[in-house]
Amino acid sequence: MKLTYATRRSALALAQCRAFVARLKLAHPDLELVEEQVVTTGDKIQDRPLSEVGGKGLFVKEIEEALLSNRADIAVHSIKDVPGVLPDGLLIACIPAREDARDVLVCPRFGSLEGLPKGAKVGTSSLRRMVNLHAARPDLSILPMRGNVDTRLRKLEEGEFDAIVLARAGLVRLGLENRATAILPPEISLPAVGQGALGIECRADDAKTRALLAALHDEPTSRCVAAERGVLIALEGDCKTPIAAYGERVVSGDSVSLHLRAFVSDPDGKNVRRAEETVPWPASDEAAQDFGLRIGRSLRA
Ligand SMILES: NCc1[nH]cc(CCC(=O)O)c1CC(=O)O
Repeated sequence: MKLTYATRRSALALAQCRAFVARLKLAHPDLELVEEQVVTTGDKIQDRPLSEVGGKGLFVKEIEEALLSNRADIAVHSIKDVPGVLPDGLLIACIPAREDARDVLVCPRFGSLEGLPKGAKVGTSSLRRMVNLHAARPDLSILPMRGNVDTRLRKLEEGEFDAIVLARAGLVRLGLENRATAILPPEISLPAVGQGALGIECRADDAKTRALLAALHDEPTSRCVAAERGVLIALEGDCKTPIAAYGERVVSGDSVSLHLRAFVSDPDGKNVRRAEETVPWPASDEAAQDFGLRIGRSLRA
């Protein structure tokens, strides 16, 4: 059987989709895998913060069009880039085991957040990261910075910034995790919905492909991400709303539970509302999403 996978052309997109399809090939050695590269709106607009461009799913729209028109059969996304509600006819059929969900600081000169001098320039265009940084270090100067991971590392090296904040998962997948100089724990930088996890999207009516993908699905990751995406859906988040949500599986003795932390704030980063709750491990992704929806609604109220 032949399977075509759609991917963006950034170094991270290529690295993570090729690593995923290599695992898929190990699980199903007879599969013939074909790569279809797609340029998305998010890739084309590199000069403005996405929060200004507006709209949802700027890194996935053209890829979803390739799936719906049968030019591709699967898409490997960073699930953090995928809006809460998918187009009719598509679904996330597989969520593989999560990579590290945490943010990191890349700061060759000063190392850690505490080590940064007053007024140091930190580059990020993520509203969520701005809220996190501002809460921990209101004295820092946070400046917009866009571009792929490689572009951002280059801008840091060129001296425009003293530090940048990135997802550890992206660096790991690029083999660049040694660039991180400090890990920012969730207490300092609550991760984005789905950060560190992939989501493999396909046509809902493509039963063959769904069955192939099932081999690489990770239920614990899927439950946590479903809860986080519940928060996203309840808040109808677009790129203009700072939202964070992080679910974790917690085992204590015989009991397994899901611990969810989330925040939302106004677009300007003011009025941050936080929520945190632990429930018994949900029996299904739907139950996990309902939990996230409830937390999200409590934040909206
Ligand atoms: N915003 C772009 C993006 N989308 C996914 C990742 C990293 C990988 C992941 O979170 O799974 C990144 C880069 C970053 O935030 O540093």
